[in-house]
Amino acid sequence: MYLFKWLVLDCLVVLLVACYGLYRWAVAKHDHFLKRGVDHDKPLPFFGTFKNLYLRTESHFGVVMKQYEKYKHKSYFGIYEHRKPVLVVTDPSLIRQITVINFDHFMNHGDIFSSTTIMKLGFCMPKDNKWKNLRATLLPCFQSENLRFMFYLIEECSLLAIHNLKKESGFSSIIEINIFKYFGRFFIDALATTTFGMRPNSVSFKENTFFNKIRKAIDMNPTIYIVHFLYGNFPEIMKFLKVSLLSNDFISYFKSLVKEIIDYRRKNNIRHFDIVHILMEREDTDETIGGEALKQSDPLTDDEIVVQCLTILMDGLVKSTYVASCAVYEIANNPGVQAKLLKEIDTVNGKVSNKSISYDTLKEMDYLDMIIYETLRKWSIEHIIDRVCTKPYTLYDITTGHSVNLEPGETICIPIAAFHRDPNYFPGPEKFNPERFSEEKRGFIRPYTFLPFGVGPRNCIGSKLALMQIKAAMVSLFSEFYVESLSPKTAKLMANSTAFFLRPQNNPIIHLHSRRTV
Ligand code: HEM
Repeated sequence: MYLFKWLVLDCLVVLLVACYGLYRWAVAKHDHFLKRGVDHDKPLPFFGTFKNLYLRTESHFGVVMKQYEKYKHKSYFGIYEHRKPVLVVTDPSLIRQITVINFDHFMNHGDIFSSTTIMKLGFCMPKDNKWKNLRATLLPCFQSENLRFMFYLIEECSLLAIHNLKKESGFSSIIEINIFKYFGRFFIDALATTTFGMRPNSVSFKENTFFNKIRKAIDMNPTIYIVHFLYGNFPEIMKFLKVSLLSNDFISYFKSLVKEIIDYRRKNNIRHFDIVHILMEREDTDETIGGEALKQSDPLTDDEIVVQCLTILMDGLVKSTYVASCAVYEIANNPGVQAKLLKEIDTVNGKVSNKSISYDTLKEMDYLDMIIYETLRKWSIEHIIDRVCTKPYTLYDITTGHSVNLEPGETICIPIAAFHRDPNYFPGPEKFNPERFSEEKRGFIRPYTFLPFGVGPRNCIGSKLALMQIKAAMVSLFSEFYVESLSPKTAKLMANSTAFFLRPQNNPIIHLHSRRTV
């Protein structure tokens, strides 16, 4: 009995020491900003600045936005992602220094979970020269000339989507749709066909394995909070355990699908113009980074091609669906905007005999561009971007004379959605006002405050493809229908305070009215 008591006591002591050790480890870097005289809120062990995210009372965007509001009068401030200090830069001129002028000091992104996009599997993570070479290999996929060649694939998807929508509703003059679901199906088809030549026909609303697998893979469920928390605190263990938000089942399904396509093309000498084709053939690019010509990496292995396809599909799908859906929802709630858009579409369509959209007619739609830019401003799906310091650097706050030394490995965050909603840069930020991006007014937007696709040599490589697909999807929809919000109750598209990313609070249901009956 005596021995047992000592054993219990020993275990208790060991447990206490272990807990204390874990606590010391969790807060070891929490004096980082205190030592450097950088403003910040006191972090909590394990949670850093993001307690409310895990209590699910605030989104990731909400937490960053609140911090930004508190400290935006400074050029930079500190937050803690769990244990890790992250310097948030709020002065646009410093952003230019970091992302453009001194890009060679900040070439890399952080690890997968330091940024909020979960899909950055293939391309965003490589560092230094590996990233440069890969970017050189991928760039031709997104050059205007190649996008023009691919356009017919998007056009076919758009026509099919509208046809199926009408058929599904029994050719009714009013159709009720959940706009996120509609565009989700459209972009799965558009991206699958432009990336690896597959036509899953998700827009037919019929069940298909590809659509179901993708939908399941991107379904955000509460596990994202657990995985994010564990990654934030124990990144090495999570990497060692190869924990991913995409299931192994999905990854092996996708891998065998794309590999089959590659093998079939090789065996039968098939040339189908899409991104897989460009990656298999590889061309040279004229692009440079910091004046240095880009060199392509050795030929991509089939596995690497699969990973790039997966990144393009997932990244493009989530973001393009979100942007197109928010745009339609805003249009439904702003009749003046809708009237101008319909007029523009009719004028441009009127110029072509067969009224079909083309790469060139899309370019003429300036007002549609303004609508999409305003949507990207108000509903920035990527609400922060990051850069990791690779060479020692000193950042000066010219307003206070304060400076901070950055060491290799330290992370910088640029709060793009907070800029987009800052009334100093965009007056009346809650108002959906495409005129901000008119030819006369866009010159007044302060440089480096509108960054929906990021900035500098590491900006979004898929922006042209995304804009082309979103525009094509919207023109085909608005050529046939005008839209209306279902009820005033759902009319206000509010930011969801408990979702992980910046998301609307409600699931927008839209009425489509056939324009042929008016
Ligand atoms: C509306 C849709 C989209 C938005 C708002 C968007 C936004 C962004 C942003 C903000 C970044 C970070 C840039 C930076 O750090 O400076 C990024 C990077 C990236 N995006 Fe997009 N994106 C979109 C669509 C796409 C599409 C369709 C693709 C694929 C074809 C894509 C592929 C990528 C890749 C590969 C990167 C990493 C680039 C690099 O590290 O060099 N994105 N995107």
